[in-house]
Amino acid sequence: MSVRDRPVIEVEALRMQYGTDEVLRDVSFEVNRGEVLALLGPNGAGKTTTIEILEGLRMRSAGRVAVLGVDPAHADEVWRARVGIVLQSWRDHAKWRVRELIEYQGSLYAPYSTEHRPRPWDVDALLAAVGLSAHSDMMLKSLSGGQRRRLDVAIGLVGCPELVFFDEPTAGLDPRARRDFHELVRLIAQEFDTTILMTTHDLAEAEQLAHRIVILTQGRIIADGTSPELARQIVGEDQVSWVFSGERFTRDVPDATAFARELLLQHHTGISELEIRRASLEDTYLALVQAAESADVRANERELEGTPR
Ligand SMILES: Nc1ncnc2c1ncn2[C@@H]1O[C@H](COP(=O)(O)OP(=O)(O)OP(=O)(O)O)[C@@H](O)[C@H]1O
Repeated sequence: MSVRDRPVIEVEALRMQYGTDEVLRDVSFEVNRGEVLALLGPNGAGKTTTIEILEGLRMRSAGRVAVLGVDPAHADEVWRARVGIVLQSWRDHAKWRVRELIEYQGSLYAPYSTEHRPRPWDVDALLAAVGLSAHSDMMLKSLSGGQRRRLDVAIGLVGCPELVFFDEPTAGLDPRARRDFHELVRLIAQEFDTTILMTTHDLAEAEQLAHRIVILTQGRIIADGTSPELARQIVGEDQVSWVFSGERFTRDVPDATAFARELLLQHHTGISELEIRRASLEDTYLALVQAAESADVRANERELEGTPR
């Protein structure tokens, strides 16, 4: 396999313990070049821990991890220049001005510029892309929470990274800023072939942006696939409704297209107001997480009763 074909992120049997608490158990997944992967899960599921291990900011307890072909625990500055990081919260000196800080951060990447990937990103273009052009001379201490978040995104991207980690990038952003961010993600994934691993609690955002979804609960992966693939794991979540002889009917069905076809074949002239509501990623997510949590509760009960699994 050539370097370009190799997955950008490879995680195999990853484990993490804080003291005696096991917060990641046997986590394995891959992310390919140019792919946008959303890592979803309830609070405390282990998403930030996973991302921080991949960023090289946290040591794992066990397992194999390769990011851009390198173990992040032993990566050097050339590797760091290829990776962009947007943490959940970040602080810089309050007296920096927006443009100054981006220029300074960008200058750190200049030695790693290549013909294929010139570094850093042009500051004016980047300010415009994150919607901070009008605030470029403001001191950090005067920025609102959402403006600070846009700056976090700019700092994560200023080195034109091949891989970006976004940890809840749109938390606190207004709807317009959120939409701008979505456009930016599409731009860097499509135009620059950037690989993106993001966490979010906004399931509509994940559905719109991510090529693939990984769901983590209590440190375990319970689902990995595209949004429609995950939806197919939930039986009976599509909803079909129609009016027949003046009366409205509604059914939950596994395959709405097949059901609607059959319905029209049988009563083609009598059917009106036919509507199909597909399971959203939110429906799928809630069903999968609930099923996994119920299975965990049952396993714990069996363990307490001392019965073998
Ligand atoms: N430094 C630490 N020491 C001990 N336990 C920790 C530490 N950091 C995280 N944890 C625990 O590890 C588990 C996973 O936390 P993590 O922050 O990775 O979750 P998350 O999925 O990112 O949650 P959220 O959606 O709330 O950001 C939680 O139970 C948390 O309490």
